[in-house]
Amino acid sequence: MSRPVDERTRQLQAPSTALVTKHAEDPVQDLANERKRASFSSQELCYFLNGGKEKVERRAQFAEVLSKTSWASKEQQYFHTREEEYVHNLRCSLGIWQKMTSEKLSMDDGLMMRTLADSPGGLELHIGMFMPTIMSQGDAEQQAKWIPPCLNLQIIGTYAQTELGHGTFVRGLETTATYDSASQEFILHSPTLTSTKWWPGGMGKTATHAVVMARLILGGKDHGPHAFIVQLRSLADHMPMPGITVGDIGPKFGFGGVDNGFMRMDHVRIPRANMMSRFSKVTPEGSYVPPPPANAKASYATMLFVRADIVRNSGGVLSKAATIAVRYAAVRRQTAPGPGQRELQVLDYQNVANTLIGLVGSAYACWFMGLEMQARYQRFEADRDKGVFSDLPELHALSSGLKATCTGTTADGIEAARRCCGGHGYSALSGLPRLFASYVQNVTWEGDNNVLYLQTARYLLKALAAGQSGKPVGGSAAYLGQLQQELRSSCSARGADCWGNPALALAALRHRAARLAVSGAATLQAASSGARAPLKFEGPAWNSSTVSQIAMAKAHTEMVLLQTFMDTLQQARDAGSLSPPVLAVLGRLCCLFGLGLVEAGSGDLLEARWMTGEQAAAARTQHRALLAALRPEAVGLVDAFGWEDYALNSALGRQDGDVYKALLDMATVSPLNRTQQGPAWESVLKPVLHRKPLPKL
Ligand SMILES: CCCCCCCCCCCCCCCCCCCCCC(=O)SCCNC(=O)CCNC(=O)[C@H](O)C(C)(C)COP(=O)(O)OP(=O)(O)OC[C@H]1O[C@@H](n2cnc3c(N)ncnc32)[C@H](O)[C@@H]1OP(=O)(O)O
Ligand SMILES: Cc1cc2nc3c(=O)[nH]c(=O)nc-3n(C[C@H](O)[C@H](O)[C@H](O)COP(=O)(O)OP(=O)(O)OC[C@H]3O[C@@H](n4cnc5c(N)ncnc54)[C@H](O)[C@@H]3O)c2cc1C
Repeated sequence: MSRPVDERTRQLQAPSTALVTKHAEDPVQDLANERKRASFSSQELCYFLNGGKEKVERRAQFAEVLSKTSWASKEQQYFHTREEEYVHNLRCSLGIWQKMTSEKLSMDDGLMMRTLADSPGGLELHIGMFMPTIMSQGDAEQQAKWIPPCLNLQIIGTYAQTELGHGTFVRGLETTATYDSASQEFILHSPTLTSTKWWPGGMGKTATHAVVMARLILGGKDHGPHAFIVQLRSLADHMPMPGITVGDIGPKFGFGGVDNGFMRMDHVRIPRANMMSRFSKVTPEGSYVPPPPANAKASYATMLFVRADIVRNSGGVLSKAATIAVRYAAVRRQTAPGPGQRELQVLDYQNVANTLIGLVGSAYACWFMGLEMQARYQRFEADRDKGVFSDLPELHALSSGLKATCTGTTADGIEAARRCCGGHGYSALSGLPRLFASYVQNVTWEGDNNVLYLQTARYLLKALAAGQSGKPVGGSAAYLGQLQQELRSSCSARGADCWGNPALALAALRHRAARLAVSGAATLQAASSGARAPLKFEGPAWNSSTVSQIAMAKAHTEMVLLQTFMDTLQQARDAGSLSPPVLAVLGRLCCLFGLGLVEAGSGDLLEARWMTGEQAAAARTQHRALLAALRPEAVGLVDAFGWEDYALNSALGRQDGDVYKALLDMATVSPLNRTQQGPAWESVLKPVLHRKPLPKL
């Protein structure tokens, strides 16, 4: 969809290209030099991170093909209007889908192409929530009926849970599904303004169907929210079905390619078979068959799946931001240290290195956490299919808290990376503003981060109470089952070198998490007028202790992140799947990541007297030493993520470092540059400038 550039503009571009070539030699050379400085093979690490050589090569092939395919082109990505972005991204998702079907490609391939094209559109919720809900909450018959047309794109679905009045508080949803036993139908209705469905992705203009979360009403009795499939639009002409009012909710902070929508229903009738019936059912006569107690929260399973996926995705997104900013900081030169000397690469300033190499560490931590979270979710699915739900509470607590920590880290990290790129980071052509705007909603959707931390806190407080009453505590909260031992522990560091072992940072984070759990419980108890039990997770006492509860949950998840980073390296060491140089550099990065968390949480550790001021200072000394040791590895570490230029679409993050030429080249396709005079000349500028006779200048 590239726009024509007028002839004058084309001519003017030619000499500028020649100019750029002269100045571009330095950045290109700088990046090449940086690659030589790394002590390890970034290719070996790339294969490890991305599931092997074959997958990396396959992804590169897809990137090559997509970059040359019109529906996946990114040439205009930063210049689209909202309407163009919507159409382009939808075309792109459909293109990927059709390519998958016609070439019989796997879902893994589809996921790869979706990640590379990075053009979220009207199909996101169809793939991400509509089909998963049918798969996890529909019975065998419902799956057989709905999944084939979904896969053939004969219907396109979305997930309609949130309403104008309620997103967080699912139990407060107002939409009703009242059963009419005479016709064996449910009557779906939006009884109030605030019951209007609001936000579902793809609902605005794309979806034909939706999974609608509505209160099940049987014989006047309210059984709370359940999932129903409702047809929104005619399959013949895409017009709204009778009783349905539907549309786009308007412009957002970013994510313009997705048509988030609103929808109201006026007594819309659907067959009984459209209620998702794997766990709870309604008989033809209108009796309710509840889910077995073990699966009481089964209807929340889709949220679990998506939260696990959000954790997986966070490392990928943060690694993109880190790649762009590290490569740019390695070629950007600013301020000569002395007369006649070359200006320094900005990555050589400790403050820049601290931010960026810190982000690289966080990106690796989130990446490894994402792989582990996916594996855990898959184990849960296998158990669930056998009727085993014992891991659900731990998985819910972990996926909630980690969704919050990983998305918070990633959203803040993209902005920190952008700031490290100075003025050019503010240009859309850097890729960072769009990355931020289309990512930051992850801290809100699929459960606001604070609300999700409170779910983790609830689990931890229950684990603490269980441990205190002598019951066994397993899983990630096992340390709360040995509370006294944990509270008696103290820092063993004798100098900065001791902090070079990440096990010490892990001990610090575990102690901090335990202390914060105790203080969270004490705050709640104090607010409950000293009553210890039963624990109540709503009401005034709970509400006046949520700052402590959130701090506790965040500390727990930070400990889990470091533990997972360390476990991943240990497993690779045991399996011999990484060479010593790669293990050495990742070991230092892991330690740096842990020490960054210790430094950020040092107030809690000093307050708890777990460590002394001298030990805290020694941790800082070790952190700065690691920063200096990792500085030459920075470009190698981001290269290892394996992002192709097509995936990044960034003038600053290019693999060859030719950033200034790229900025100029990309700017020339701006629609404002289509003519020399610009779009305002005739109608706006000329009348003003020509009001009086032309001045003699
Ligand atoms: C292109 C081609 C491609 C090719 C192919 C490529 C293939 C690609 C394939 C991959 C593509 C992927 C793409 C993804 C994109 C998706 C985008 C996402 C968009 C986001 C959408 C949304 O944004 S969609 C709405 C989400 N909206 C929420 O997220 C509401 C939050 N609000 C709550 O989530 C609850 O409302 C809240 C607060 C818990 C309280 O709920 P409540 O009051 O009922 O519950 P209580 O707090 O009372 O808790 C009572 C007991 O339930 C337990 N429990 C609670 N939740 C539980 C749960 N989930 N699981 C288990 N247990 C749970 C709890 O632990 C307690 O347990 P216990 O009693 O034992 O302690
Ligand atoms: C881009 C985008 C896409 C979305 N897509 C979909 C979709 O496809 N389908 C869908 O159904 N929904 C979708 N949503 C909705 C999303 O899931 C909700 O916005 C989200 O769950 C937060 O709920 P809320 O908006 O009601 O926030 P609120 O609950 O109103 O939150 C406001 C503030 O109150 C705080 N708060 C609220 N409750 C509590 C509590 N109990 N304890 C402590 N603090 C609390 C929160 O921390 C927050 O700071 C989407 C949202 C966005 C932004």
